[in-house]
Amino acid sequence: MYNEAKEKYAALGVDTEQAMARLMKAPVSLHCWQGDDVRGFDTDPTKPLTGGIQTTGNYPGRARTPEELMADIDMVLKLCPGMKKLNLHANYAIFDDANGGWVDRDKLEPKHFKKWVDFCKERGLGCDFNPTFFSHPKCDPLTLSSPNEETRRFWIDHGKACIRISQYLAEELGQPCVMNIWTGDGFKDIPADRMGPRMRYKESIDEILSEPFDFNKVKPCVESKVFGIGVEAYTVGSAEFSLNYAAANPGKCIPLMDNGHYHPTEVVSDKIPALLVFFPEIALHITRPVRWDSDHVVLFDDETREMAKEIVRCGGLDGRVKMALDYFDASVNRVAAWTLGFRNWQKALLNALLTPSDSLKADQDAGDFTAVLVRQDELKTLPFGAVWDEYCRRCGAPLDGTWLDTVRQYEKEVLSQR
Ligand SMILES: C[C@H](O)[C@H](O)[C@@H](O)C(=O)CO
Ligand SMILES: [Mn+2]
Repeated sequence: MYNEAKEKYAALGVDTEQAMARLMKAPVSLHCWQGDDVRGFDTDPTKPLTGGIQTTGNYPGRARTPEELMADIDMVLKLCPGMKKLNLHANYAIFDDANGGWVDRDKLEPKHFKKWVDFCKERGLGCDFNPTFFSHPKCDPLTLSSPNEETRRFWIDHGKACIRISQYLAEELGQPCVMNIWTGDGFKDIPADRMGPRMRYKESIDEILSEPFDFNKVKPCVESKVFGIGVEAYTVGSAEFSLNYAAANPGKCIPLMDNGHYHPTEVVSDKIPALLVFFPEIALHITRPVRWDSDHVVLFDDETREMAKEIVRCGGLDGRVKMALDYFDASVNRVAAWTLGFRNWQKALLNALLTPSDSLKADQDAGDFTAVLVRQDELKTLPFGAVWDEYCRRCGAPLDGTWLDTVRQYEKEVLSQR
């Protein structure tokens, strides 16, 4: 079946071998927080998630310790083809007697992530990082934009600590570390002052980025958002704020777009090329919003495919677009959710690499919009599945229709015992 598919794609000028080889070298960051509903290990895990994000569902088997989370990540890595990085949040610091025990987020050090470094080294993974500006008593509820200087200082110090940790991760693992700044700072109702919090937010990020780091190793990002639960009326780090912050700080900061963070009629697929006109590098959080920023599991749906196509045809796979997953579903088996989303993003990228973009562009430039319409639509029924299966085989990953049984077995033996 693969050989037949290979010929069909070749007839369109697409080299399936090249597409698979290219995809195997494109890192995608796997978010650690799908495994435990974004709880982490540094505060009381029974406390609710705050900062405008929410997991829904109470499916059994959530990882409760670093060891459980690592075991679950290992299962996901085994079930997914392609090149992976790990994406950690600061609240996943690991404290033990050997490293001096618990410290608050403003005092975090590289040593609190040593076990994660060992984990990544053993598996040949790079690692991305995120300061955690939510689910903490020092959210008042604002963080970097707070008018309270003590609060703001605490969170700035947290951000600076995270820069140092990101540099450590990059140096230890020999791959750049994307460090994403996202806060849920905002207001439920119409604010009396919109600019003040944004001025403070800017000054706070300026201070965080004044911490010395090598931009070849650490890639600080600012992630924008339109609204969150409990902060419906106003978000400090809006799209305009974040884009302009990154634009005003070249060589220090890059913009991050999460495709759940826009009005439901906006699409990030269209924003990717717009940003790549101006920014040498951009970062993405790939998720699936259902009516709001619900962070449903990524599917192989139209917009996911379109985003992947824009990355590929704009040359984003060569490192210009940093790709990370960001969703968390607690209503189904978490390992299955993690795996399905990662595999679907791989599928979307492979589908994009199998698109005859050059000839489609030529049709568009020649004004032959009829050909663009017909040819793009007919691509949908090409034997993509046969190439996907071959890609999984070559990566040593299970084929569609087989991996869920492995997850069920793992659930029976491991997850259900928790
Ligand atoms: C856990 C992440 O930092 C979080 O999901 C953030 O990236 C976001 O998208 C919040 O809505
Ligand atoms: Mn995000």
